[in-house]
Amino acid sequence: MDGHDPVFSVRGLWKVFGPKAERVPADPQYASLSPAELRERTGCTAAVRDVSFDVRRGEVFVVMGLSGSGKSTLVRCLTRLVEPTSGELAMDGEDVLAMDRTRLRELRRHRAAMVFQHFGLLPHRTVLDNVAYGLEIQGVGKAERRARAREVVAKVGLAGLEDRRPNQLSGGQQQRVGLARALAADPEVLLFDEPFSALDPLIRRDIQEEVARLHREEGRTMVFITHDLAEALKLGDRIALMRDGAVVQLGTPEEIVTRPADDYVRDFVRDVPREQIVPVSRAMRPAIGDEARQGAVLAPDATVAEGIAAVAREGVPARVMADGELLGVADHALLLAVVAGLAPADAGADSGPAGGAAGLPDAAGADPESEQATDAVTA
Ligand SMILES: Nc1ncnc2c1ncn2[C@@H]1O[C@H](COP(=O)(O)OP(=O)(O)OP(=O)(O)O)[C@@H](O)[C@H]1O
Repeated sequence: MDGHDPVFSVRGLWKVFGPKAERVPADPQYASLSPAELRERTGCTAAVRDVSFDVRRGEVFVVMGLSGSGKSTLVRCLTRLVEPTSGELAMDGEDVLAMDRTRLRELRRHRAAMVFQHFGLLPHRTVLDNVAYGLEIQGVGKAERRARAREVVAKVGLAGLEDRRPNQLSGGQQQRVGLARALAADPEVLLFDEPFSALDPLIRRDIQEEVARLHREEGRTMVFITHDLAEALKLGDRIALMRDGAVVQLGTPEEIVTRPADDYVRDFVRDVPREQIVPVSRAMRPAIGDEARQGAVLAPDATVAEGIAAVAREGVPARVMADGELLGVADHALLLAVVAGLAPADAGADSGPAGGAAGLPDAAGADPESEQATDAVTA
């Protein structure tokens, strides 16, 4: 991932619906109004309000927020399925707002494919032909498109079902066909608009895992809309949390959960079990004496929940190791401090003679990534 070479770069983006929409971003008098006041004074809705962020190459970028917060409008603006009212928007450094129709069509077909909640499958076509359809409109020859379609159908776990029609598939399987169709074009970015919200919870978990696996295997950049916090935390490398058209916080799941930007975000994440989000590397201290030679071994990105299980099982602090090197140990006090929502430095005196977490990255950590992550916040 390279923060200096974003896939999408968005600056000061607005989408206003309503009469004479352009006047709203242009006039600070309107731009600063609350949604209700704006509607009353102008008849306009600012669905996206002065939003800036980068989508980094290879990341899963989640856009999260309650219904009506502007998620779909924002993501549709990225490929101009919705025309932005003002602002700047680039993909791979190219000005998207300056693209002509042909270039835009190419962008949508080849570079940024959308997976919709309603899969839009063609009912009279087989799974294979539905997947090949995107390639057909790209002008790919029949033999090649069927071969490629067969490959992606297998990739999303539908091998053997190539000849079925959509009405012979479950909702989850239909969603996989929609996913395969988007993948068949081998786009640089996949954009997902609440793709799983119509699925029942078990199928939903399956397909979430499928997407996570695909991402691990291919490293393709993904932008994912959801109103479901658990889904956002599970899939997102970074999450942009929207409210009333603005991004109120942009950060990693850990940052959003441990350092909410305001009371709104705090309220949103209040019930999230921190131990399942925070990595054990946030609950470490230097090893003392025998600790370097005993105890369970965990990777730095293991969760605090896994750390707790390891310490409970072994009865001694767990060792956090990467590439054979000991990074530190996690003891019960430091691990429980995460559960209790305390900074590691507050973890109490029984963390050993080294005085707890002295010298360790604290919960408000100085992670260089996180500095960048907050760059793009628009309040
Ligand atoms: N075509 C439109 N004309 C007028 N207002 C619109 C239009 N599309 C969206 N809006 C308004 O813009 C705001 C943001 O809508 P949007 O659909 O982007 O939100 P969302 O977060 O994706 O919601 P949901 O989760 O319900 O899909 C809402 O107030 C909505 O009513």
